[in-house]
Amino acid sequence: MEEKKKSAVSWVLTWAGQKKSSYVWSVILAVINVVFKIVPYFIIADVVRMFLDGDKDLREYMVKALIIAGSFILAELCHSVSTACSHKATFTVLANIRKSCCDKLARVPLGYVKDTPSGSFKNIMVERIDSIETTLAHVVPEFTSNLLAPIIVIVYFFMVDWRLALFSFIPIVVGFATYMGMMIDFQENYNRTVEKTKALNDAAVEYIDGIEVIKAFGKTESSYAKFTKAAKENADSYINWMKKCSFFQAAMFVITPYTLATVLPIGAHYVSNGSLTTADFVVCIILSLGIVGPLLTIGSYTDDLGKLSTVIGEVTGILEQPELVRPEHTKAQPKDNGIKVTDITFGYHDKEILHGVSMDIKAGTVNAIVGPSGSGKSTIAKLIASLWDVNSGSIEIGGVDIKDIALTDFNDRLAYVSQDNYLFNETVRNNIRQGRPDATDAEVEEVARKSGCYDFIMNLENGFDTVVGGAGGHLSGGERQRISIARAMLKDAPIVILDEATAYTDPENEAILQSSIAKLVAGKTLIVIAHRLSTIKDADQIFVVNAGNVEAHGTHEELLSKCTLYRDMWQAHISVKDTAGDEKEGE
Ligand SMILES: Nc1ncnc2c1ncn2[C@@H]1O[C@H](COP(=O)(O)OP(=O)(O)OP(=O)(O)O)[C@@H](O)[C@H]1O
Repeated sequence: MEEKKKSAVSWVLTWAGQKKSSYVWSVILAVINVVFKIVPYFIIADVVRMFLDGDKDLREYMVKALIIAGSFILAELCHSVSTACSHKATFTVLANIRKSCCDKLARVPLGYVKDTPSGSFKNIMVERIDSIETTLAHVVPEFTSNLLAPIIVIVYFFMVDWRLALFSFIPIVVGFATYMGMMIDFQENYNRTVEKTKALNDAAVEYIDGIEVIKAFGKTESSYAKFTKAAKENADSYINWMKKCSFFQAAMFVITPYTLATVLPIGAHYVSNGSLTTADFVVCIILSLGIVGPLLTIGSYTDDLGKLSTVIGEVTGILEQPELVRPEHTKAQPKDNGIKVTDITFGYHDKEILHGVSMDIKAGTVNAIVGPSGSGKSTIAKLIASLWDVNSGSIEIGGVDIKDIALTDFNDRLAYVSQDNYLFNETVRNNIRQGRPDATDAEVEEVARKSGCYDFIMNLENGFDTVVGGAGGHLSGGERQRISIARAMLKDAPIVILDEATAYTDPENEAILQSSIAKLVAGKTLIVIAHRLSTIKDADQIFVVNAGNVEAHGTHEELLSKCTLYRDMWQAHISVKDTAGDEKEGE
């Protein structure tokens, strides 16, 4: 909560971690660089005075020229090392920002991640974070030197002739005031371009993700109309902004450097009325030219700093998302692996989906959740799996509220196979091994055998070393499903939730898969969500969910006699099976 008040600078320093000292060195070297940059101005002022005083000692001029050259070399050396230090710290900052975002996404409720287009996360975590690299790496050394150098020159300018120093400010102030015209709606314009870029990313990701559907429906131009529109709007947002900025920018770059517009005529007037020596006049001309360059560089950083704060705002927008409320350490150890769901209500957004669901699941039993499509079966499973938090009511494991169990302990206790069966674009072996990262190859192969996927894996091009493609795209739905079951089984957690785990399986393989699952989960607390009632009719307890409520529970026989909905579902299931059987026979 405290983090909410953090400024952009303190966020950057937090992310810099151990490399904070590199930023400190970068500033120290930038200050030394300024000193070496300033030295030539003092020497040139001296040279002008010597020359006008008629000093003809060539050796002295040579020494001064060498000191100036040495100063330039040392200034450049300090600048290079300072920039290297800040780059070192900056790359640590970028890596830590990305790591914090990944950590955070694993701790927020699933809903936040699912409700945000994946293109937006990708955009923030890759491109947007990349876009601040130059600013972060250069702003520390260059802002320091470009701010400090003109300040010292200005102080010296005031010492030589304070009146001309003041007059030299007129073009600078007018130039920067013009520039501010561009900054008035900077944030608004910048935010618009950020939004349009995100929309473009989302449209691109959606187009790629949906390419199979697009091809299947023979859509061409109309399918990428959303992308084309997003691309056009993105381009327009930049072009319009640039149009608005160009006048102010040009005006600033014309007016600001023209300090001579005041220094030359007014200085000449002072020389003619005897209040300024010719030598000091020449020095003032040099100084007035010297202050402008660094100030213009600082000016060019103002919009970079605006962009930096927007990107940090986007990142902290992710980092400050409320997390699932879980303690760091489990408050009390569950006495067993029984699950008690008490009067839970839940809605993904405003609409309530579950309206007071209660379930009592004994440790080591097989339980099924059945019900019509959309009745809330998967939602109950996801709440038990702690992917979301309930709105009211409680879920306990072994007598301990899951909100009092640390996420790591909870994850050790429960394995969840969702309907999505997401596989990473890695080898089959590594996908299964995600269930238990320290599992040996032999253990991975053993669990694959037990979950009935060994044979098809061995038939793949490179067996267990076959890369499965993005989201497991090189495999069939059923193959993906069996690998995700093997992955969950390798975890060997005492509570297993299978959401439609056999949905893709054909009737012949279904029996094999069911018996492998039965062996693998023996003695564990099992919750199965199934549409095919024949697969769960032997369960110890079946919960019939209808429109967000548990309508009845009991064994298959009990439900057949007391629950009309279950009876109807069973009848429908049996008749479908019969029809399928008849059709098979008739073939
Ligand atoms: N991420 C989500 N955001 C908003 N609403 C959702 C989300 N997921 C599910 N719902 C809605 O919640 C309700 C219950 O969905 P749920 O997936 O739990 O049903 P189900 O019984 O498992 O359905 P099925 O058997 O078809 O898988 C549905 O009306 C669904 O549209």
